[in-house]
Order: sequence, then C-alpha cells, then structure tokens
Amino acid sequence: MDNVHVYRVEGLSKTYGQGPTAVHALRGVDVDIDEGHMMVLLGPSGSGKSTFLNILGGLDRATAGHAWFYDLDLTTCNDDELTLYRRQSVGFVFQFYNLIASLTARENVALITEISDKPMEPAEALALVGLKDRLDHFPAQLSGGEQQRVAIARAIAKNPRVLLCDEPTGALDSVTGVQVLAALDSINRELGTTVFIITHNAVVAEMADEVVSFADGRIVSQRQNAKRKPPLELKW
Ligand SMILES: Nc1ncnc2c1ncn2[C@@H]1O[C@H](COP(=O)(O)OP(=O)(O)OP(=O)(O)O)[C@@H](O)[C@H]1O
Repeated sequence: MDNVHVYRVEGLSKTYGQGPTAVHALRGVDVDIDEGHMMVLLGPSGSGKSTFLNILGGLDRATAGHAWFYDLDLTTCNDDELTLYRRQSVGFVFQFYNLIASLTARENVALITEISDKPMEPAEALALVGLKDRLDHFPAQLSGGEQQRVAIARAIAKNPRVLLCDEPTGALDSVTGVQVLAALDSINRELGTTVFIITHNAVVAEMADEVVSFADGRIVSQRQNAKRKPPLELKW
C-alpha cells in the first residue's frame, strides 16, 4: 500500500524582497513527506531550512509553487484558513523556549490546552516528555533542557498532526540536548505525530526515518535510514 503523505510540496519557491537585493530563499522545492515520519533537515546556514518549515507551518507564505497538507493547499489559503490550520494541526518548537516565568510548567502547558479542541491533560503531556515530577516547578527552577521539554509538552498538548522544531537543541549542551531529542522521539513513536527537526548537527540525522539536506534554497539529497538510532545512543 502507498504511504499517506502528510505534505506534498511542488516547485515551492520563496523570494524575499525585489530587484537586485532580492533573496531567493527557496528555489523550487519538490518533496513528499510520509505521515508519522521522523524527519531531520540538514544544511548550511542560509540554505532555506527555516523558510521551508515556516511555510509548511503556515507562518510564512510561498512566492510560487504548492504545499499541500493532506488536501489543503496552504499556498491558496486565506489568512483565517491558515490561522485555523496552525491552531488545529501544527505544534512549533524553537531554539528559545518562550515560557512564561511566573507560571509553573503545568500552567504554561494549560495556557494552550485552554484554547484547543481536543487537548491532552497538561500533566499527561508533561509526563510524555519525562517531566511528571516537575509539574509545579517554575521555569527558573528548571534546567535549559527541562524548559525545552516543557515547551515541547506545550506544543503537543493540543494533539497536533505535525510538530515542527527549528533547532530545538541549539541552546543546549549535548547531554541535555539528547534528552530533548529523546522526548521528540517518544512523541513521534507514541502519538504518531510527524516530527521535523532542523539541526546543524549531522549526528542527529541518525535518529531520523528520513534525512533531507538543503543547499542554496534547494533539496540536494533525501535519504531514508534503514534503522533509527535511539537518541540516548547519539554521541556528539
Ligand atoms: N524575513 C526575511 N527577509 C529577508 N530575507 C530573509 C528573511 N528570512 C530569511 N531570509 C533569507 O533567506 C535565506 C534563507 O534563510 P533561512 O533562515 O531559511 O535559512 P536556514 O537554512 O534556516 O539558515 P539557519 O540555519 O542559519 O537558520 C537567507 O539568505 C536569509 O537571510
């Protein structure tokens, strides 16, 4: 049976600005993404990874081409449709955690579940990322890796179909970074969420089902790993 594609992308292009100062961030990207896959995106700085993820997440708009999320063409959505898509279907994790300092871990997650249709209990989301003993801690009482795991719990508590992570371990040392990657791995396995991770660390690619490499606004390679390596075995 054919795999179901969560995204189908055709000729996706993005140009910032116009004329001689225009920046061609994406130059015609074609790719299909299988539902439930753990995807790692590699490539040098400026190669278009974040632009690609931001368009898939409905945070930015393409200049040309198409990106379908199942049957929904994100490139023809109006602003309200994109907002609904983001709210219902996408979780985001960035390098910086953006937690509210005066709220506990549980309260930071609850902020999102209050505005979702089919949310998880905050405690359940925090347990999934290994923080069931930290529910009532404030961000300042948590390590950087633990704060990032609260941010991941917040992103998945609304049960999104996809989780888009832009350098989620960029601010962490290798030990805490691996724990964050392990949390993403268990979300992908236990919830079936399709997960994208942008990273500068090629070792992270070993935990992926599929590795997509960008250069100069294009995909220059796409390969599947025969076997995923558990994040706790990654060494960098
Ligand atoms: N809002 C913007 N306005 C103008 N140019 C932009 C904007 N966002 C990105 N760019 C440019 O588009 C190109 C691709 O950037 P992008 O952030 O997608 O690359 P990246 O591969 O994610 O890089 P990094 O690994 O450094 O985050 C770069 O040349 C960047 O300067």
